[in-house]
Amino acid sequence: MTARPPTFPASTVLGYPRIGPHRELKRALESYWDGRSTYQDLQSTGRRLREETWRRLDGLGLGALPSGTFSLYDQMLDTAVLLGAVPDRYRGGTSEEAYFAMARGAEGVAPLRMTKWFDTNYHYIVPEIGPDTSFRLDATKPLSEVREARELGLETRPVLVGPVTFLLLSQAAPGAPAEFAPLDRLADVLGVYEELLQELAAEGVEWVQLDEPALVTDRTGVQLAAVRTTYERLGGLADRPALFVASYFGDLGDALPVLAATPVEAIGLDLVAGSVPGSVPGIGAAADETALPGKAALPGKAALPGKAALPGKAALPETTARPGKALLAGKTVVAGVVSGRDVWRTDQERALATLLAVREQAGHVVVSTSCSLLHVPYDLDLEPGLDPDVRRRLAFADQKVAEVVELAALLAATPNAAPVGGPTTPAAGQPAKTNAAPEPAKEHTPEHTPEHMLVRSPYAVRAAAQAEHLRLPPLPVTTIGSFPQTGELREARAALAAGELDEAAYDDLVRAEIARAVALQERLGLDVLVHGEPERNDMVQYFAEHLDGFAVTGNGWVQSYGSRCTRPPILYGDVRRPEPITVRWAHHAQSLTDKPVKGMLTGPVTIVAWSFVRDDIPLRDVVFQVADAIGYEVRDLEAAGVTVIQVDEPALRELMPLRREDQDAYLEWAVAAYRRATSGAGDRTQIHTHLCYSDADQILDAIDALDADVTTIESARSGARILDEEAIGDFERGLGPGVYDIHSPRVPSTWEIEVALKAALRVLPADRVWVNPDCGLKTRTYDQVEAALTNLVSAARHLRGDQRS
Ligand SMILES: Nc1nc2c(c(=O)[nH]1)N[C@@H](CNc1ccc(C(=O)N[C@@H](CCC(=O)N[C@@H](CCC(=O)N[C@@H](CCC(=O)O)C(=O)O)C(=O)O)C(=O)O)cc1)CN2
Ligand code: MET
Ligand SMILES: [Zn+2]
Repeated sequence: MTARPPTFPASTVLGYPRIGPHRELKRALESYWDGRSTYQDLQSTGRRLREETWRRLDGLGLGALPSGTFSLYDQMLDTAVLLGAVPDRYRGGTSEEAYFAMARGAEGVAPLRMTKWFDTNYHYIVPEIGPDTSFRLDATKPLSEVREARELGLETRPVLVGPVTFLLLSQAAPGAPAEFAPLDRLADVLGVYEELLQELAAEGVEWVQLDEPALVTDRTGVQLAAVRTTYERLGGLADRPALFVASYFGDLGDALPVLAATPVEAIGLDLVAGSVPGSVPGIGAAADETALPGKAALPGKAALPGKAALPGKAALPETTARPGKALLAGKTVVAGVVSGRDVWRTDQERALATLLAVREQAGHVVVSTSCSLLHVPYDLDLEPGLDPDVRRRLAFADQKVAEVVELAALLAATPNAAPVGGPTTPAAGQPAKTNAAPEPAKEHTPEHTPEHMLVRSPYAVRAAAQAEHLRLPPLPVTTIGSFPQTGELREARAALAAGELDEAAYDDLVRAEIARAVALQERLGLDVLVHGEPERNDMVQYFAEHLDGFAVTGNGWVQSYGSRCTRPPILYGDVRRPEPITVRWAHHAQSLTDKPVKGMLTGPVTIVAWSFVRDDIPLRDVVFQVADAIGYEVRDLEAAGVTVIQVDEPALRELMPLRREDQDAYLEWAVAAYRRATSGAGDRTQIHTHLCYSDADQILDAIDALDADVTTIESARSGARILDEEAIGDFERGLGPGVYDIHSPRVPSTWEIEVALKAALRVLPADRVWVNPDCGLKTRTYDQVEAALTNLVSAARHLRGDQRS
């Protein structure tokens, strides 16, 4: 760094959505993958989306524009490519072939693992780093984006995944010695980052953003030392841009003093999920007994004294570093006061007070979002259909950018040491911006749980009753719920919404699709069937559309992985189930076959985790309200003669607080919510649950505590780790380790399915092992599904023969 760092403009955002306001990138990707268009077409869509983004941000008055937040698939994958960390088995073709082979697999080669990005519903590709990985800079992407923006007359700040987060989130390459960790390669990786920073400096780039969200989770002394090494080394470089290290999704904790002691010029703090360093949470903000907006919505932050069972967050834990004022004195603090994780408008007064508290400590304050806006939809103006009372409380990405810009102006206009809330508070006189729900929840509070919803008979009793009743073979074969969502179904749903198709015609189509799925499963010989979920646009949105207290959007798409998106519902009020939701479809499916058909529900934690949630009451209370609604559905399904009911909880792990100290309390109420939803079922009713992307090995006790009779789980793409665990031997109930990865178009061979099943049979008795894919089949085609399920059934039949002999 040369003498004085350039001044950081007054406002910025850490990142912005990239799928396109109308999912242009999704369509371009899928068209390219299907061979309907070329890579050049895909690139030109990308270029157009980047241009629109920069022009939009600039037009909204944002001070500093990010670049590099665009990706054709994922930013961790981009970083692996940037560093040249492409495993040999993906090389050989063009660079784009290698890129998409890592993301999606290719002929004869499985994709890299994919997993959750912290506690979000975004999924990243897990890079593989081994002792022999050779790193080599490929700066094409960051450099070309800086140049592209320049052609539009705009300067940008390249955004990169930081070296520590990159290595901590990577996995050891297959064959690496057991004691090897990707972080062992830090020195080599830093060499590449140094080279990159020098190239960017030569290009005239003033600031670079290095994202280090991994620093908000618990870090060991060795890892903190890696942080120090990294930023002393990069900071000590002679010719480099100014360095902005961004943290998000929580407090930096012990990493803050370490980072602050390095020469980096700017530090980004998430002041929505975290708090102003050295202050009690909510300093300058309302430190009162009501939930703190923006805080309660995040896992583990919902706790309020005496309300939710989450201790330790209402007061700053003793162990958290409380840096003295001097710590940030020479630094620019990029203050994330506008949430990038929710869709609520920012309480301007409170945000300004937080900014003033930061300004007391920092050399210079920049107003920003708490994290990238990747996790929220583009623009509220694309939702004309929203109820005006709900809409008033909302801000999507573009509205949040405007809030950042406005706050920066207010901050500039507010003199130092202004009394908070006093006459100089510019918001005075304006209506208070609040996202508080119109009225607090009264009825569906935890105290009102009907007794019968809490306890079931012991597993052994239930297992005997179910065995008697269901009469299933050993190694029963089933699927996770969804069958392919055909274009015809999607078009019909769009036509129904547009009023071009009547409900009766739509229902006929759904019934026909159910019949098709049931007939296929019967023909292939599955043991426990599903109806295929053709009536659902999404496993969460569908329930939200049938429950009170939720609003849904028409176009509020948020990227989940690659080209796949969801429209997270907006949970704004008390949740109630006005009438049965799934019973008629389940009933119809069961009427078509003598085999049991699973009733299929989404669990309370997952419905909440994949929605934007009101933050005026504790998260736990919201989840319990949803649990009660699902509980009524369980009992109605049972009353309608459904004997196997699956309640999915794929987001159980995702909603878990990032810090260890908060996790047990969360798991306790999350499990309680699940049991509240399912424990109304009688002994003969077999309750299944399903989890995916869960790092299930880390939460086995909680999964056990769900007390489901059968748990189907993702294990194919995470290397069957769960079966390596000795702990699984203590798992008492039925388990279906997913034997193949449904996210890849690849059809698994009978042989590889048998290998996976044999691994399960080494640790579990045959009467408790289920045979199933690792997740729902909705993203696949019928051809792929038929081929895969045929092999699944042959593998099970073959092993059943083995078992008997
Ligand atoms: N909420 C949620 N989170 C999740 C999962 C999940 O299933 N749901 N699964 C895990 C992995 N994540 C996933 C996320 C999305 C999808 C997915 O398939 N999404 C679909 C959209 C699903 C949907 O909402 N479909 C709607 C709208 C479909 C559509 O595109 N309609 C067209 C019009 C119809 C046409 O001509 O095709 C349009 O709007 O333009 C429907 O079926 O009704 C997609 O991106 O393609 C899969 C997995 C973890 N997180
Ligand atoms: C992301 S978990 C998916 C579970 C759901 N029942 C399905 O099969 O699609
Ligand atoms: Zn799943």
